Amino acid sequence: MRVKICGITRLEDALEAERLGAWAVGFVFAPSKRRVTPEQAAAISRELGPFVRRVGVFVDTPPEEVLEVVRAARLDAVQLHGDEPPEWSEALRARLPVIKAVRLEGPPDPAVLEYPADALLVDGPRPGSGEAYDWAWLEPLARHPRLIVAGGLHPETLPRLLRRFRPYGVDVSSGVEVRPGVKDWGRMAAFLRAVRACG
Ligand SMILES: O=C(O)c1ccccc1NCC(=O)[C@H](O)[C@H](O)COP(=O)(O)O
Repeated sequence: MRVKICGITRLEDALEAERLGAWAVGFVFAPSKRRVTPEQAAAISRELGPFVRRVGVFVDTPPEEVLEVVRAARLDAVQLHGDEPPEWSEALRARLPVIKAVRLEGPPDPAVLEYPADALLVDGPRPGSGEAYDWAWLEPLARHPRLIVAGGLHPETLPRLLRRFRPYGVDVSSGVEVRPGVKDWGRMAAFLRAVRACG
């Protein structure tokens, strides 16, 4: 089980996520209370060790612009969180892994399983809001070999999700924060402990 801590804006939070055993940290480059510049992300990226993945979150940004940020911020993977055409993902996949994020406002269209990407991230209706959704909507997507579940997760609800589904990974932002962009280290630790406890 892999954990991504998203919405990182501070070096100390990134280092703590790494120390606690997170597989990845996420930087939001789209309009958000957690938005960072490529320079801010680069300053954090260069202090992290080799085994933690730096993921950039983008919304409807053309591939050439995404790749400029990838270079500047030293990213290892990108997460496409908007309505990007499949060709944009294909163009990016030639250079680095792509995670396609889908917002769930109801039962998903199974066509999302066909989107060309290296992993599928299922998020709540308003990304980064901490808003949850009906987990029954995940059922048709559960067969995806690299399903990442996000959206309103927190240490208290995670065990129930993990008993029901065995996703490739989970992603959290609000559920481990003091306020947007500032992580709560105790809650990050509890989140990672909950994942380990579920094997
Ligand atoms: O976090 C944001 O503000 C954001 C804004 C625009 C696009 C994506 C954004 N977040 C990216 C994410 O990976 C997930 O939405 C997040 O980890 C799940 O959020 P939460 O429900 O707050 O745990």
